[in-house]
Amino acid sequence: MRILVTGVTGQVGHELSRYDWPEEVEIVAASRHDLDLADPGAIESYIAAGRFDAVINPAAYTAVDRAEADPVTAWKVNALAPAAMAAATHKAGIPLICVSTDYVFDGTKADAYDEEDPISPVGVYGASKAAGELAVRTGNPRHVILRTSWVFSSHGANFVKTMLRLAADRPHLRVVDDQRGCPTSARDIAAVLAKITLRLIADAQAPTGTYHFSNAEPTTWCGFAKEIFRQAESFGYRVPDVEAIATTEYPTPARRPANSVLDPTKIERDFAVVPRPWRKALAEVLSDLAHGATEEPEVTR
Ligand SMILES: NC(=O)C1=CN([C@@H]2O[C@H](COP(=O)(O)OP(=O)(O)OC[C@H]3O[C@@H](n4cnc5c(N)ncnc54)[C@H](OP(=O)(O)O)[C@@H]3O)[C@@H](O)[C@H]2O)C=CC1
Ligand SMILES: Cc1cn([C@H]2C[C@H](O)[C@@H](COP(=O)(O)OP(=O)(O)O[C@H]3O[C@@H](C)C(=O)[C@@H](O)[C@H]3O)O2)c(=O)[nH]c1=O
Repeated sequence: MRILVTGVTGQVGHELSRYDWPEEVEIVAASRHDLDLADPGAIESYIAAGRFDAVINPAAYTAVDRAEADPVTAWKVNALAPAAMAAATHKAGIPLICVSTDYVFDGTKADAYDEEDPISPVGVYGASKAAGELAVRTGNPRHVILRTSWVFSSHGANFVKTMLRLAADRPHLRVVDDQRGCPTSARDIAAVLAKITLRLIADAQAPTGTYHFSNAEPTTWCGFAKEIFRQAESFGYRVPDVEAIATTEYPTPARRPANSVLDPTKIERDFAVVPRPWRKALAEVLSDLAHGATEEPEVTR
């Protein structure tokens, strides 16, 4: 059984490439070098030639602020590439599993967002991901779009590593306390993607559509930062003061939603997935970082 995984140098792709797959699964881990998603024209022949049983696409243009100044590349990678993947996988008769984001919402809802809530992205990144979602939905009925949020891992770039890096030089950090969401471990996302993919391959009647998955227990970026340092102290990291500030005090090129908590009820019901609290997953990531367990993925060429 051959499964194509894109974005293998990223957080989720890396975890998928090192996931404990059943023996009969062969993961074809594609990097940018193998398949440049900014060139969507190359995708169809790559998938047609690959004789895959499924495609998992965690690759994306994820630089939220940079996307504001580079919307064309963001759009190619996040919208046109998934569109090409949807057409190619549909033609090949195989399922497509894509990863999307809480940033498709505008953040004005008071409660957690469910899959039926209307999307209304406030930045280029979110808009390009929303366009990718639509293309996947219309291009291949056998798809799952897994929306997740605030991803962290010992591998790659993320808020946990940014906080630890900044704290190495600064005794005082200022972090926004009026944007709510759920931090989510890339390893947990990979496990969910693997479960969904194997089910879709095995069962033509398996559920399809859009699903929300994040780790449990909403917080703010400031709450996340404080917990990172509370746990990191025992691993010998430098602990700064963390000051809670308003979004208006931390101007960024891209706006972010004030609330992007995702309701996981649907994935719990359809795929028997039970999200664990992000604090538990954070402890594993900090332990991996402290013990240098951040080996690079093997990339097939
Ligand atoms: N990070 C987060 O906080 C969140 C992410 N998501 C979504 O989850 C998914 C996984 O995110 P995450 O693992 O954090 O992403 P990362 O930013 O860690 O990794 C992105 C991956 O996409 C690859 N990529 C980017 N551009 C291209 C291209 N032109 N051709 C081929 N590959 C490309 C990168 O390759 P290279 O290393 O060569 O640049 C990298 O492997 C994405 O779909 C993202 O939108 C959803 C919510 C939160
Ligand atoms: C570094 C830093 C950030 N912030 C704020 C800025 C922003 O509002 C918030 C998060 O900052 P970041 O830029 O690290 O995170 P950001 O790039 O917005 O993270 C997003 O990435 C994309 C890919 C997603 O899909 C989202 O789910 C989300 O994880 O924290 C501070 O307040 N103080 C700081 O020192």
